[in-house]
Amino acid sequence: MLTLNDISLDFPTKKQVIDHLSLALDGGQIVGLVAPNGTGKTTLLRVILNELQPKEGSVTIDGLQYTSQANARRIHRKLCSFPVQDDLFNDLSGLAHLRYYCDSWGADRAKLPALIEELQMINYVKNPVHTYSLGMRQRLCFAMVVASDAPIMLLDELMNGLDPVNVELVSKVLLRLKGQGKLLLMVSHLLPNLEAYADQVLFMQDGRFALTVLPKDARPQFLRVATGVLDGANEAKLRMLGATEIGGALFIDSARVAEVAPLLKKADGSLLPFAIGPQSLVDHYHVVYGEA
Ligand SMILES: Nc1ncnc2c1ncn2[C@@H]1O[C@H](COP(=O)(O)OP(=O)(O)OP(=O)(O)O)[C@@H](O)[C@H]1O
Repeated sequence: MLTLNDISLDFPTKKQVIDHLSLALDGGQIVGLVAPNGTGKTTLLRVILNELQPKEGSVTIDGLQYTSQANARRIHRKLCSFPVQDDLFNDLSGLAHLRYYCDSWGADRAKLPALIEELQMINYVKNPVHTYSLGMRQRLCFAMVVASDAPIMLLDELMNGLDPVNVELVSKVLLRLKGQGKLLLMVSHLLPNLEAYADQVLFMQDGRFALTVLPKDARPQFLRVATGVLDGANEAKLRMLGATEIGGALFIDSARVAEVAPLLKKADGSLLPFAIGPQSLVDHYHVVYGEA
């Protein structure tokens, strides 16, 4: 559905923002794009949208490339990106914005009432946008993308400014869209939220994907002990047993619990605090990008 073929892009002030990057994504999935600020996530989405042209490589969407105006128009019917709040028209209502997106992508206006209800916008959708709070605007921007009904949705920092209830509301809609076969490419810094529903999470570094994590995969369970709570000798033994340090904690395969447990005993025989679980996206983030 969406293929990036060996793409590279430089800015005059920053080289290799994207460096020979390739990717192939099918519909029916939620894909997270994660990296620290200024890495190139938005730049990559702008390449997909043809707002920036790579110096090498190409984008293919359903077999089409940006080789002519006619192709660009066809591709743009298949793609919808999350509008920035500055793109909203303050004097128009939310409903007018939704109708505009529906019509621009040739979607069915009859689906709008259900969407407005689903995103709990009934009470304000007919009011002008200048009366909306930050979170209400953000929900409207999301509803506009959903209203487009495009098969590929590019969602840059969609969850910004949403309270926990609205994060949950929006997440449910994302899962519904995924069930309809849409490809949802999400730039997000909200890792626990991505962890809950993304099918794969791509960690970007130095213009490439340094790591791909499949959050729902059966992952090995690790025993996690905070560093600094063990006495120095036992911490060294734990490292000898193969523990790795990630984000201020030592991780060791939980299959080694019999060897590890004696090292966790305090002088009174009680155990130091530890937890067992898979590595989280936050742990992976620290592995790829290091500590703050
Ligand atoms: N139009 C531009 N001209 C020059 N440099 C740019 C341009 N757009 C982005 N950059 C630079 O490219 C790098 C990547 O920017 P980008 O906005 O893609 O990062 P990001 O990963 O989306 O960051 P954030 O999480 O802060 O949104 C940054 O160093 C930025 O300064």
